[in-house]
Amino acid sequence: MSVEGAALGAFAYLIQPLFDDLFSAGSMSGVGWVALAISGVFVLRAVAGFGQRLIVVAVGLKVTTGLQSRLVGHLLSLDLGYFRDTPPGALIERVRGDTLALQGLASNVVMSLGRDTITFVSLLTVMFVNDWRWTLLALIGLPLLVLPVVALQRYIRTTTTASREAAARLSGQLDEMFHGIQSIKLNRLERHETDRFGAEVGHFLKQAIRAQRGMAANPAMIDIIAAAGFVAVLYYGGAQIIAGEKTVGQFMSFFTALALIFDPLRRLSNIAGQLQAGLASLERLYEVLEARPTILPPANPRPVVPGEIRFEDVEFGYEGTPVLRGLSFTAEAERTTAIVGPSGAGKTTVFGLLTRLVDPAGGRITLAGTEIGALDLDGLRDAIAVVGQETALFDTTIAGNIRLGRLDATPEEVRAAAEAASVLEFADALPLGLDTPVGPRGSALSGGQRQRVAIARAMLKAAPILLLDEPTSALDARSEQLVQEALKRLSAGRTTLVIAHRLSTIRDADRILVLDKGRVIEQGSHAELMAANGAYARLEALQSAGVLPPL
Ligand SMILES: Nc1ncnc2c1ncn2[C@@H]1O[C@H](COP(=O)(O)OP(=O)(O)OP(=O)(O)O)[C@@H](O)[C@H]1O
Repeated sequence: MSVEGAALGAFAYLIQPLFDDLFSAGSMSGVGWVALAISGVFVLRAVAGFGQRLIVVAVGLKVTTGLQSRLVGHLLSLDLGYFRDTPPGALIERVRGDTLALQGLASNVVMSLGRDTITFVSLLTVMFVNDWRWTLLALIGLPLLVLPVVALQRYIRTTTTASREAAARLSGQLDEMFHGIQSIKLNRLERHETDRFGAEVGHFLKQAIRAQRGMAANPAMIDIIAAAGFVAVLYYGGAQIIAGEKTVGQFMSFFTALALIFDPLRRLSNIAGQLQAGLASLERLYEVLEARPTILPPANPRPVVPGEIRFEDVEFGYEGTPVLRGLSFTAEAERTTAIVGPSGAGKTTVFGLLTRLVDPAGGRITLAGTEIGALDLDGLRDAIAVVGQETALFDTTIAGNIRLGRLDATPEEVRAAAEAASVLEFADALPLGLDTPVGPRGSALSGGQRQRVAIARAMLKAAPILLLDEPTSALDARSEQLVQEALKRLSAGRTTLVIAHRLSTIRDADRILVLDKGRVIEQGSHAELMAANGAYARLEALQSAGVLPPL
């Protein structure tokens, strides 16, 4: 850094003997020596600059990628609610865009601060040694810049923050768009979405240009001061040369240093602006790092013992809208309890509470007599296997997706789970079998195939508690029958809660809970509920007659 910075000072310094001693004396060998010295200075500068850039960029990249990993680790520890409130695109922009902005800034500032300060000082020394009056005259305007530069900082901070927010909205829109590509195509919304994106890009562009305008104003002001300095020295120094008080070599050496000093000065004046821009990104990263999960393991966690699940007067709501209103029920250990009820009754919410993705606002949820909030959180989630309505598959192979149920499972265990969930039925017909990639979010599989992979994953997990949310809704009649049999085998000896819209799939359940508006309005076995001739019996009659679609 210092070599690179000092090189320009040495270069400017060598100009004077070149003009005054060598040119006037006509010494060609002397010129050759100075040329050699100048070449040496530049080669040294090139080597030092290359090494410095490499080191600074490598360190910057290391810090940024480390920060990205830390951010992701932290994000994954946050509550589900955080992800509901912050769109995925905005989070991606923070993990990628904001850290990269910070990296650019760090590299620029470190390079500029080191190299440009040394260049500035060495050139200033050459100028002072040459003529301190000329130096003062050339740089007298600089203090005038202090106030405008300070005023600019606020502007840069606000505009950069707005531009980073606009970038996050852009990423959010792209994420939604590519996720919803099928709906876009089927509803012929390509044009509409392109226009919507265009409007957002336009907004981003406006903000980004405003931010750049602030950043570009600093060097522009330096240029104006530079011009004034040049003119003043030209007049004052020119007169001295004409009067014979100064030599052309002194003037050329000074002028070279003066011409070279404004470049590092421009970059140094930019640092404050860049810092403001970086702080805007840093602020957004801190917002993420400062977010704390509210669903935490207890200080002295109790070990998880499988057993009966009880909900006692459980209250829960989203942003003030109640979903569960005093929900009470018991799911007996090693038995199957079915939950039925109209859409929005709060059935899936029961699973969220049981797995502690959300915590209740009131009441108690116990497992084998212990409140689940007092249990070891990892142990609780290990004890539960969930097959949800939407299957989250990752862009790996079928086997890789099944193995997510238990990462240390052997290939034989994975294959056995695949067989039990009727995955082999379709996987064996594929050239790569279980090693077939499933595509992004499992897009290369059908809905029913994805569901079977999810069931295989739950089978591999072999947890004592099983939560099934409409596990066979995407299956055709034949696969459904196969999977139902597999689920029956799986749920034997496990505490199972199953949500179903088609009452025909849960007739064998040990107990059926009928949920409505966040409360249990009826419960019993299929036979008992039919005999009671209440809400369940009415729905059963309508569904079996085909009058009513499944609940
Ligand atoms: N993230 C959320 N933010 C706000 N409200 C929510 C959220 N998730 C669910 N709800 C609301 O909570 C209520 C219960 O939802 P839940 O998913 O438990 O119903 P459900 O009985 O499982 O319905 P379905 O049978 O349609 O799956 C619904 O009215 C829904 O609008």
